[in-house]
Amino acid sequence: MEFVKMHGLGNDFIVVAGEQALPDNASELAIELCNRFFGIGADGLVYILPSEKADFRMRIINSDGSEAEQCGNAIRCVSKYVYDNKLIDRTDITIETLGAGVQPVQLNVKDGIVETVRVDMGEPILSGLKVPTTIDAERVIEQRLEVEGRTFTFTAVSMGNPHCVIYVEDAVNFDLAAWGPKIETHPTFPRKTNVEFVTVNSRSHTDMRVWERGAGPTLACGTGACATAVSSVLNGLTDRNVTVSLKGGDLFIEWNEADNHVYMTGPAAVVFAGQL
Ligand SMILES: N[C@H](CCC[C@H](N)C(=O)O)C(=O)O
Repeated sequence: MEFVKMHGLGNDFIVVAGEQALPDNASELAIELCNRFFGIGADGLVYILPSEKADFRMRIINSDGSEAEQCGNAIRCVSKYVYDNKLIDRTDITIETLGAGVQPVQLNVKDGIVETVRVDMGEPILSGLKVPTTIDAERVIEQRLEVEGRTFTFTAVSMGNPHCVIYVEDAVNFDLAAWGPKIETHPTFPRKTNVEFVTVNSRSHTDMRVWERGAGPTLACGTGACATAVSSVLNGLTDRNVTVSLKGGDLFIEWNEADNHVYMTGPAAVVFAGQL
């Protein structure tokens, strides 16, 4: 199996192209290959597959073997991969995902090099039961969450995958390991959840640290940055163009008022290619 190791702001993936469908053992393969000691090491295993509705289809398996509906950093990696490997000769392409359907992607290329990728991440899903949470409400904003004696308040947003956004005093130094896994698996989230701890610095800038569903603490989360921006607008804390600073770097998010779509712009990089 040929693969390329890629990352989006340090959120890293093993990218496999050329398969016609997800292999039956994709979950076991992801657990084995994503292991940072006995395998290649990554946050996820990503397959680029044919699509009847878009230029390509992307499927992503977390390092714990669970399949995710969507992955912002991986879409940017996949888009760079297909352009660099001349699987497409255009800079405007479409990628189909489980959780957001057909997504338009714009590759920003300079002197033949993909500098950044702008992805239409679609419309945020805010209905409590659709995120999903157990809360039957049109929107879940600043909802109380009891977690082993500590009370958090959260805002729920789905970008095709579930996110629990929590505002804290100092996101950069927040104890992710202490609270991330407890919230990820909290019964309020029937399909578990990604957890974003956020500090708002201005109307156009937040710090965010993420505990990802099925992957734990990652250096960046594209859908999480989108959820952070949407939540911050809903809570009246930022405007609709927000720079989200993650441990691995910055993502630029726009929640467009006219079409209600969320646009994410950021880099993608190749680390090495290999063969198993
Ligand atoms: N762990 C996530 C999928 C990867 C999302 C993240 N890496 C991104 O860039 O959006 C989930 O199970 O929903």
